Amino acid sequence: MRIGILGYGNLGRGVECAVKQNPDMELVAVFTRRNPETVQILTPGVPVLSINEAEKMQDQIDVLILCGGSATDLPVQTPAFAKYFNVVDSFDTHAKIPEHFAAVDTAAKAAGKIGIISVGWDPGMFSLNRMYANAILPDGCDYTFWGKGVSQGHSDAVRRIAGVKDARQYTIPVPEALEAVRNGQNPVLSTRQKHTRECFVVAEEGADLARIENEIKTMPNYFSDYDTTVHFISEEEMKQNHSGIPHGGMVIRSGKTGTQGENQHIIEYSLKLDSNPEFTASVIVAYARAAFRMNQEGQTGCKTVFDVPPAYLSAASGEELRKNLL
Ligand SMILES: NC(=O)C1=CN([C@@H]2O[C@H](COP(=O)(O)OP(=O)(O)OC[C@H]3O[C@@H](n4cnc5c(N)ncnc54)[C@H](OP(=O)(O)O)[C@@H]3O)[C@@H](O)[C@H]2O)C=CC1
Ligand SMILES: N[C@@H](C[C@H]1CC(C(=O)O)=NO1)C(=O)O
Repeated sequence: MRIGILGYGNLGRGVECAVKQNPDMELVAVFTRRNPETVQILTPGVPVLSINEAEKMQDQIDVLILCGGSATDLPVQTPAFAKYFNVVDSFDTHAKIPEHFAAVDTAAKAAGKIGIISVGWDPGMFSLNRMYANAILPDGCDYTFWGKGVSQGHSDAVRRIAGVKDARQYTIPVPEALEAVRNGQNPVLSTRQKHTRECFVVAEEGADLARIENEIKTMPNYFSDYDTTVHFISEEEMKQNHSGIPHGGMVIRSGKTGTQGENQHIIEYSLKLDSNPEFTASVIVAYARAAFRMNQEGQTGCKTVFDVPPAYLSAASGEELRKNLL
């Protein structure tokens, strides 16, 4: 399979690494909005090209993986490139997934292509596990906790604010909430009662710090529903204290069965990630394999992780899967 990467940041670099781990794939090109000569990638011999060159390569790429930011890049880029390629993205502005799905579906169907959106871990693997748990235990309640770790989506959203030079956002689960859930108390928790958010920001020289802090704290879909703290730091402090992008979290569902609901069951799916972007990229690359296969079968339009048969993610044949993993 011939892979293209569009947008080269943390996630783009992660996809480049993930492709190397999949012998059935090769990286054909990386596309960027910046001057290609200023973008250094890891794979010698793979061209870095302007985003404007991508359309010309539609016959040389089987799946284009979109690694832009969800806040402002993917809403434009995914529908735009679904006109020419099978695409996969990691779009994670949950409230806007329905409109993103509709835009990608229109473009992909018209072009006879497939677009799998919102791939990663949340949305993505956590979405799948929430869905499995709800289907299996309809009488119950579920919880999602993230962190403590660096949310790439929230960090990207802060970096898009005028006057911000760099940013990292840590998501922190509220200990009391996590404990109550773990104790099986089935608490009713608001968004604000489950997590707090902490931002470390490098501002441009002379930027209005009060305005930046206010824009962060009031940002809909990202921060407005959370208690958020903002720290302004130097570039040196950012490099020294916040260079990693670890993360993780869990999906927990407690459900009841039996004649009177007398038996309780707990389903838990958890992740502990040294590198949020590299893990996310590994999920995306597996779904790129599925996108290619589904399109080869004649499927088109927009899909989510709910629509992809699990076996399509694997490089192993059906026989190998039945023999080794069933
Ligand atoms: N579903 C999920 O579970 C997850 C989803 N995500 C999503 O992935 C998105 C991308 O995250 P991430 O890769 O960390 O974001 P980055 O900020 O690293 O990259 C986003 C884009 O910014 C541009 N860029 C990168 N570095 C620079 C630079 N030094 N100067 C100028 N522009 C730059 C690149 O585009 P270009 O090359 O065109 O300039 C890149 O595609 C997030 O917004 C999030 O929504 C992330 C993790 C999990
Ligand atoms: N999409 C998230 C992945 C997880 C992490 C997260 C959060 O910390 O709010 N929400 O979902 C990311 O961009 O890292």
